[in-house]
Amino acid sequence: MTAVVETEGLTKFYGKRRGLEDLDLEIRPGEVFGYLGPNGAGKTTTIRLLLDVIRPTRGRMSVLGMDPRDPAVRGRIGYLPGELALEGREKAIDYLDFLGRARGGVPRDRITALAERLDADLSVHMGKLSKGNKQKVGLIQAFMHEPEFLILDEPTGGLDPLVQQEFLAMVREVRAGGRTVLMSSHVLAEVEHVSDRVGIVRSGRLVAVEDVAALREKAVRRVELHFDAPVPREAFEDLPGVRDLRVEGAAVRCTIDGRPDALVKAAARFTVVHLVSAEPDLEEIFLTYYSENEEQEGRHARTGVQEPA
Ligand SMILES: Nc1ncnc2c1ncn2[C@@H]1O[C@H](COP(=O)(O)OP(=O)(O)OP(=O)(O)O)[C@@H](O)[C@H]1O
Repeated sequence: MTAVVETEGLTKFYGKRRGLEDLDLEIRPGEVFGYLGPNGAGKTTTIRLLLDVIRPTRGRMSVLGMDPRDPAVRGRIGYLPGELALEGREKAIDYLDFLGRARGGVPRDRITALAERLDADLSVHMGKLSKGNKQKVGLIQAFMHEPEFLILDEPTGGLDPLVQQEFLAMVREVRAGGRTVLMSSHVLAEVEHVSDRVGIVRSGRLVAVEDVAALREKAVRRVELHFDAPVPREAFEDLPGVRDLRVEGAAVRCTIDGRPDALVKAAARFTVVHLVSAEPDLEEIFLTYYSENEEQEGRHARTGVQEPA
């Protein structure tokens, strides 16, 4: 199947300032791709390149199998910009109706259904929308024509937790329908529960692309087992993936690196009365990437070695 996004050596310099360098990225049909990075990392630059709002310094890319310069691509994409410029005296609903007509006709009840889900007030004049309502109007216009590919730049900013949950449900529905989503964020927690894969961009470079399920499987998690009677330490020693083992009377505490299968089978020989397993902390893993990178940069700075330009 053709990739929804494919870039090769995609690079953008703003004068001498690096916005993005040598991006090789593939986004597959039907996936939710989380694009993560701190402020100034290059997320918005990537998105603007894909939408042909800005042009690359070098490199190549295709979006939905087409050149982003082809005007036919734009209509197949839903886009939520990071900074929305919504102004004027028009009511939000009239603005959305207008956009809907421009996109070949979006039924009014689809707009109002989205507004209800997000608890958006569309009777307000555009210039008077609160930050949260502005974001909701932005989301409605991105979703309403049911595009094949949704590009959402920092979509959850300004939304309260309940609305965020509803938004995430909308993203899952898009995926269930076989459509594709690229969403950027500087917080992993915002995207990890909906993303199939995440890419981390830092200082204009893509430093990692990870499968979220695989990451979760690889992640270290703490486990605590309580039995109805004391258990022998030998029963839990040297099990694959079990580390930091502590056996204290009827309690076993350890960390699991990978699958918990061996531990579960060992425990099944006794009577388990209580089991606690903490959700793996993906943020921790990601912070490791960041800090490794920072260390490298620090080393470069100390030795005077520069990254290749
Ligand atoms: N129009 C521009 N002119 C000059 N430099 C720019 C311009 N737009 C972006 N940059 C620079 O390019 C780099 C990447 O910026 P970009 O906006 O893509 O980051 P980002 O990851 O989207 O961050 P944020 O979360 O703050 O939007 C930054 O160093 C930024 O200062």
